Amino acid sequence: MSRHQAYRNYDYENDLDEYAGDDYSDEEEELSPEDRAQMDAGIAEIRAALGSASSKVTTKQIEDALWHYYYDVDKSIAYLMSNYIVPSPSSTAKSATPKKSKTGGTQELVVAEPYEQKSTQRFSFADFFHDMPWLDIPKDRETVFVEPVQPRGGLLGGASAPGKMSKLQALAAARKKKADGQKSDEKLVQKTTREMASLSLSQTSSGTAKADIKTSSTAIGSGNTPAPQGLDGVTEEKHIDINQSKSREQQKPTQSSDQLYGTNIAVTKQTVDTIPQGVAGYDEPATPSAFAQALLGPAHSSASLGPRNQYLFPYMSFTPSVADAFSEPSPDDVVLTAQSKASNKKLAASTSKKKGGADVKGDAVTDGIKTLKVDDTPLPKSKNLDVLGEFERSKSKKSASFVVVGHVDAGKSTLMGRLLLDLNVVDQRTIQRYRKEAENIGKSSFALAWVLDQRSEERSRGVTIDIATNKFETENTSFTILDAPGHRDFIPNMIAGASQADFAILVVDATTGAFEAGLKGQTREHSLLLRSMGVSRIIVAINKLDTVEWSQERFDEISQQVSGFLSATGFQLKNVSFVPVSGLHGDNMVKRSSEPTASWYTGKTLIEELESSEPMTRALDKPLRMTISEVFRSAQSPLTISGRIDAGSLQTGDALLVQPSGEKAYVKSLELDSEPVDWAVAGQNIVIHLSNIDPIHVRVGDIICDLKQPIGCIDTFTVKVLAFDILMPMQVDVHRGRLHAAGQIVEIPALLDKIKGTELKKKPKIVKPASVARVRVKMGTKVPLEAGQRVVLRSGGETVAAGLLE
Ligand SMILES: Nc1nc2c(ncn2[C@@H]2O[C@H](COP(=O)(O)OP(=O)(O)OP(=O)(O)O)[C@@H](O)[C@H]2O)c(=O)[nH]1
Repeated sequence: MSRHQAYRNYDYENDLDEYAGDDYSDEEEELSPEDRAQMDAGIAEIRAALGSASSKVTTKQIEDALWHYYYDVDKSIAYLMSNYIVPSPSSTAKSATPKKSKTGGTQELVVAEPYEQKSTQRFSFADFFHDMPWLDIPKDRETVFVEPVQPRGGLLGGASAPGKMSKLQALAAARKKKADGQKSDEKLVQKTTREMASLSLSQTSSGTAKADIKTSSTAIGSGNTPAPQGLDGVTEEKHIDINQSKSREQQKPTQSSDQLYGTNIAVTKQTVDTIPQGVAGYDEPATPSAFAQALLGPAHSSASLGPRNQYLFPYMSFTPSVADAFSEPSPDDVVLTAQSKASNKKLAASTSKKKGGADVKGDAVTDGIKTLKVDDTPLPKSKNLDVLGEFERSKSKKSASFVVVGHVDAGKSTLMGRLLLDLNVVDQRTIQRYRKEAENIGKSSFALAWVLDQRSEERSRGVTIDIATNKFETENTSFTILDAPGHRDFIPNMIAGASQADFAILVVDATTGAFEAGLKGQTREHSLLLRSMGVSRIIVAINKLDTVEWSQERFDEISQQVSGFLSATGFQLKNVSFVPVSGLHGDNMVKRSSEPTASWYTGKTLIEELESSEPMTRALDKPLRMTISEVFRSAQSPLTISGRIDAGSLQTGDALLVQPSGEKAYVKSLELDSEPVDWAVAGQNIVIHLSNIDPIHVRVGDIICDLKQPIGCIDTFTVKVLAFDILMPMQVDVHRGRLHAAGQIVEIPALLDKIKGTELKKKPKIVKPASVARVRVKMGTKVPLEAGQRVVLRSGGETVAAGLLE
């Protein structure tokens, strides 16, 4: 390591004492070859520079000077000159005069002598660095920043010409321009207006266009139009002016840089590639920055700073196909343009109102222009089908949806998994895979349930959380399974499932003790909810009979208790059937049980019970109503929804209303059972790809309805309820399908007779459980609700009542 390097790495914290105590001269050492070579070169250079005066200094003095000044030849010469060749009195004095330190504090003896001459003095760091300029930079070396003539345009402001302004820059500048109010721009507006009036339409467009532009200009000039609209007009007019190659000098009044910038924007929008040379503000491009030079090499030495010596960035030499990729407006631009069009439209409407018909013709024309700008996304085409006629003629299978309910762990998901396996909807290999994966987390018995429970949380916890939907077909019917969670925490999801169902499978666990626990738990609550939601047909699957050796006695006992309970809840027993099953092993599901101990049962299998359910009467000719179950993005549309059509029908191209947002949407296309279809009717679970609507207006739980006969949005309603718990004026959550909203029972107008529905008592203070009453509910927000819909009222996590809206 050279001694200079050693100084750089010098750890003076540790070594200062040692260093100060040493005699520096003793430290003289042999120069490294590197230092020696530098020293010799420096000596030769200094001698050459001093010429004849070099005889006045010894090689030793030159060496010392070079050594002291880190081989800085200039400094060394200056030192040698002032000390040995033409020593000034001051320099001589300086050698002995104490110099004030930079900090102005301690006085230190600083001598301008090479190191070895003061070797007997105490070492001083101030001495060592005394000739360093620190912040005392000479004036001639200070950097001077010069403001660029033009607003910066290129990379790091270093591009030599204004170049293309980015769209973002253009937008920002346009906004700034609008905000500045355009006080001094009036002259420009008036002048441009005059010029516009004299424009020949044949140069631009049709006669109508001429009239439009004039109207717009007049509005600006008269000052009746709000600033933003006026500004838009100015921008448009400038475009036209530029297109006609009018000199910008001609129309350039005294402009501030902002105004000039704003004008540039208009140019940039349409004529970025054809900025005329010599146009004011474009003919004095800056030289490339140091950074740009470092990056791209030195600029051409041409004296003229025309486009020739501007740097060509790599993208500038792209093939046209690549450049074309950016010729279209970006998605952001599309959104911004649409927003500005929308605001222009509103503005135009309000302006015409304010004018009170003073200039009706002008307004009509202005409105006409604005209307032309509105969203031009093509509307989906309708085939104008007679949907109900199509449905009658179609040989499509009847469709039915059923919800699977019951106490937690009764075996609902396993039962449905087995059904899908035995019907070959799911293959054996999938079940094997689930079995392995389930074994890995110690839940092997849940493998069949995993067919329905797809979420990782459901799988790890072994409970269903949300409604799982699945489909299967038999010879006559296309079924939709709605597997509901049994856990009490997820009752709202069970309500959502029940609201979409035509009938239900109630699963009860026959295991000793489990049935009894379930009857007190969700078996009871679910049955009540089913009835309240209008479900009248119920198949009771008495499950896990393998755990009680297929005891007929146990089956009969459970059947009896459940029958009594269901009939008390309001189900007609003719609509209730019982099937002894084992979901885990598949007994009496699709095939009859082969267990000898189960031979006593000769009734229908579960699938036979499902098939024999009566076709549901559908509200086909009613106005369209569909509760949205899912909202997602698909390959066909950024906004796709799914759900069951509760009433009415629809077809591709139909206009729909989304409530509560009140936004209109169009049916772009439809899918039924993953197949594209042209129409759909009540009772079908359909996927709708929507268009001409912003996805923010559509949420799960919203209602899609007929545009002409829409569902209203209300915040207060009267409902005839069956009380599950004590009711009084209280806070409640109102559930309707997937929708739930906070509300309050504000009044109880009457207690009603359970069977006849007649009034028993007016304005009771409370309603006891199992009583029927009319209650008035107020919600915090308006939701789409109408008479005939079923709602559930919950409070503190418990279902307290359910009933029908009056
Ligand atoms: N022995 C026996 N066990 C069964 C039968 N059916 C289901 N199980 C077991 O019961 C447990 C719960 O089954 P699931 O299908 O998850 O029950 P569930 O009703 O869907 O549960 P939740 O949806 O969370 O309420 C699992 O360990 C199943 O293997 C059956 O027929 N026999």
